[in-house]
Amino acid sequence: MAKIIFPEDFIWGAATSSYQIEGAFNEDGKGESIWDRFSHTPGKIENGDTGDIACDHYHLYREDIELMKEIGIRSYRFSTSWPRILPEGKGRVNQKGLDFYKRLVDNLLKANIRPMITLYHWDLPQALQDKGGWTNRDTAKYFAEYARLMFEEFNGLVDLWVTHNEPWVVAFEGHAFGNHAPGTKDFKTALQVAHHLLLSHGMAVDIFREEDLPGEIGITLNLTPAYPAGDSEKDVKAASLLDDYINAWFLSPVFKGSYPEELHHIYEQNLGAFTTQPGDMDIISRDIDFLGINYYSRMVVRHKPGDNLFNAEVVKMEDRPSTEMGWEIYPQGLYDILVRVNKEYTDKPLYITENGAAFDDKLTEEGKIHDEKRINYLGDHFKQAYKALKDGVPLRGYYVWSLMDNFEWAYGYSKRFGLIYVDYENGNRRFLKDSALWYREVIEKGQVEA
Ligand SMILES: N#[N+]C[C@@H]1[C@@H](O)[C@H](O)[C@@H](O)[C@@H]2O[C@H]12
Repeated sequence: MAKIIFPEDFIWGAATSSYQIEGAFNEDGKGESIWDRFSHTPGKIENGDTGDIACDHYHLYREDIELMKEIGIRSYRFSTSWPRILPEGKGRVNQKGLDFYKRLVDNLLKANIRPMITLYHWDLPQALQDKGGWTNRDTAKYFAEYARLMFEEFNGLVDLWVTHNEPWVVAFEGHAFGNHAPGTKDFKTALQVAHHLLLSHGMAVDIFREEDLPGEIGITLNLTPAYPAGDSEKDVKAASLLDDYINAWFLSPVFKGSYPEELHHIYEQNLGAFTTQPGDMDIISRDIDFLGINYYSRMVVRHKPGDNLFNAEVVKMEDRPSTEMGWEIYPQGLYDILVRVNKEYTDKPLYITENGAAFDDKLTEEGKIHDEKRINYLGDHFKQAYKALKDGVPLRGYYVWSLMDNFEWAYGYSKRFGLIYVDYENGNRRFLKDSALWYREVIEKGQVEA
């Protein structure tokens, strides 16, 4: 492959989320979130870890911005904690919470780092969960009002807005499988939650347009392309249904204004209809300015009768390289999903809002972390992104997950995804990994070694 040189204005970034890095879980007037409640519930999180302190970013954000400058990232994607700003989810504003994000944004701008704010990265105010959470249609309305507050407060300071991060995970890990907060286990509830999440996205887009704000608004979806294990009709069918379950179930409403027909029918036949109202799909499919794509791996799927609504199972790719999460390393999947989204759903700009990997990182006595595997993982995925760019995909930027090691949800602190190593046991000291130094060169040169 010829030299891989990205456009000069390509947005190289890194990403985090509030609950995973901030800590200060009950400080300065912050309200409880469903993840505070979930992580404080025995048995939910590996090693009994919580986000009470996390990376202590709430107090160490200035140091973290200095590290961002050292790496040279051009943009920083982070989420704001809804309950830190609106402790009850609506009504009373916690000014100290809002002021934290004002300081963060001001310091990012001074460092010439462009903020990308994700309004919802899973930490719902517990007060709203007590009223049904995302199963309650009113939560969509409260989300839109929270968005309005943020748009107005950061008007002219922030010009990249993401409404939701990975609504599939919120709906299914949080409400069908119970692995995430709030921990319910009902598939039909997950479908109702998915609908209200999408509705709230559209409502927030309406407000963004109504306020006539500078900047762009989009949504971030976790997209995991499914490939049939064999070329039999049944394997192809099984892969297609699982692909719809994870990808099209969100892509299609946002860009086509309807749920995937066949899967919608399967759900209705087996589970009954979830509740919608006339006009919902029009709201959900409001025109957006970009799509954020989180890519980590693919699924290889084979037919398995009676196993689930899809008659499908995901094949464990034992003989393939994988990350500490057990996810197959499959860079080609990034190219495939970028091209497919551009071809089948939208010609809007795309951002890779998350891509990265957990590996067994070790801090040496010299304060080094030789994470060669992460360098190789990122380099191989950058090459696939470049290939998609050269093939005409309007890819605008790439946010590595993650800026720093952090609270990896049900895995607690056992998985390290960061470019920056966090020494949790020793005052949350930060160390740039070799991958951070490598990334700095990629950003400086705009080039990846072929
Ligand atoms: N697991 N994993 C890593 C990463 C997670 O830490 C992020 O919060 C999510 O947006 C997405 O799932 C990806």
